[in-house]
Amino acid sequence: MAEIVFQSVTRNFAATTAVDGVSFTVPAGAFFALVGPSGCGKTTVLRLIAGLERPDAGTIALGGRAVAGAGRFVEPAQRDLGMVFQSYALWPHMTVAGNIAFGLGLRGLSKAEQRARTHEALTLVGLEGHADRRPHELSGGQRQRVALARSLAMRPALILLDEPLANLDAHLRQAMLAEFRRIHRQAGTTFVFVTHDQNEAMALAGLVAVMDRGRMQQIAPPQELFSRPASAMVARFVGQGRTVPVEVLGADGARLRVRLMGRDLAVPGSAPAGPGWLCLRARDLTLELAPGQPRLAGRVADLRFEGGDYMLSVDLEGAGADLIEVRSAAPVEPGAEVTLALSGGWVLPREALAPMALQPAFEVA
Ligand SMILES: Nc1ncnc2c1ncn2[C@@H]1O[C@H](COP(=O)(O)OP(=O)(O)OP(=O)(O)O)[C@@H](O)[C@H]1O
Repeated sequence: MAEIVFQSVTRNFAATTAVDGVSFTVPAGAFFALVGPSGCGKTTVLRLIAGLERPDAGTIALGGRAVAGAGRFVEPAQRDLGMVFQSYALWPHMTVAGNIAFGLGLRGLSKAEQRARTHEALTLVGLEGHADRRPHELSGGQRQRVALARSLAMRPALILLDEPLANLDAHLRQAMLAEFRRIHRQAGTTFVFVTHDQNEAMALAGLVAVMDRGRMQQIAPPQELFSRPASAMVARFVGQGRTVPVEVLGADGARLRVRLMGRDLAVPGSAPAGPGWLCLRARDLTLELAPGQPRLAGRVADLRFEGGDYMLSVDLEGAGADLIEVRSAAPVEPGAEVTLALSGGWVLPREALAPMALQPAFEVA
């Protein structure tokens, strides 16, 4: 198990700053996912951890050992880590057991030790009966598990996974999510996982970092990212939140008082007085009005049938916001005026956060 510490790490490619002064700590044993839109820098962070890239500035430590920065650079092979790529990269002419034992042989382990570790790793990924098959005799999911077993057999402190589920169909992905969670629990190794699919990251990882344009926007457990987004980008990226501009007036008990479309509302959140965003998802709104609940008036712009209900897109006319969404058991025609009750939501500051304000305080889930 290895803790990962990045301090003010920057990596430039010509005019592109792929990673821009990033600082974060991942506790040993965590299942850590890096997510963000294409080009945000997540693969570069993974490659910096692996030692396949060198930082232009800042320092990186793995398991308490400085591996890059300040005149120091530890080669990938000396970092005690394993990598699993979406291509699997298995030797086609070798059996499953041969593929796993190959790296162990290079390390100089005895034949008996190679056999024991290969058996242990195949058991961990649930393929103990497939040791004598060749890669072409396996399904995509099984090949993926062999690639993982090959890394696990080396018993590294850290395993890096680059979009490992990208080549699997949707059904197999679902099954592999559960497998990865189980394998991580049993192996106890730190896992770092890169994906562009936020649902996959949220389903797998105990700790998720959301990146945007080379910067860390937020690092938090999935539930916190969803319910307490630190920036408008996170609010929109995670769970397709909609953001509505509001004026934050101040605290109101445990909530914040905000002004929206001439009304004062009390909503959970964390923001100083001034311009803010109200992040709203369909589950924060209902068409059933209860006494004392904050209300919003709008006009239905569109409806679609989804998951057994109708999803209404509602225009908060005059709010200058995206269309927000609310579920309805019955259809409501476009053009109809509706009043929505607000049962949740989260208020955050309008200003982008300074990267150093994101030093995470979290626990491993
Ligand atoms: N070797 C390189 N040479 C030049 N530019 C690079 C190189 N590697 C990455 N970049 C640039 O750095 C930025 C970040 O790239 P990176 O691959 O880390 O993003 P990503 O978030 O993993 O994207 P994707 O999801 O598309 O793989 C991009 O603008 C990319 O074009």
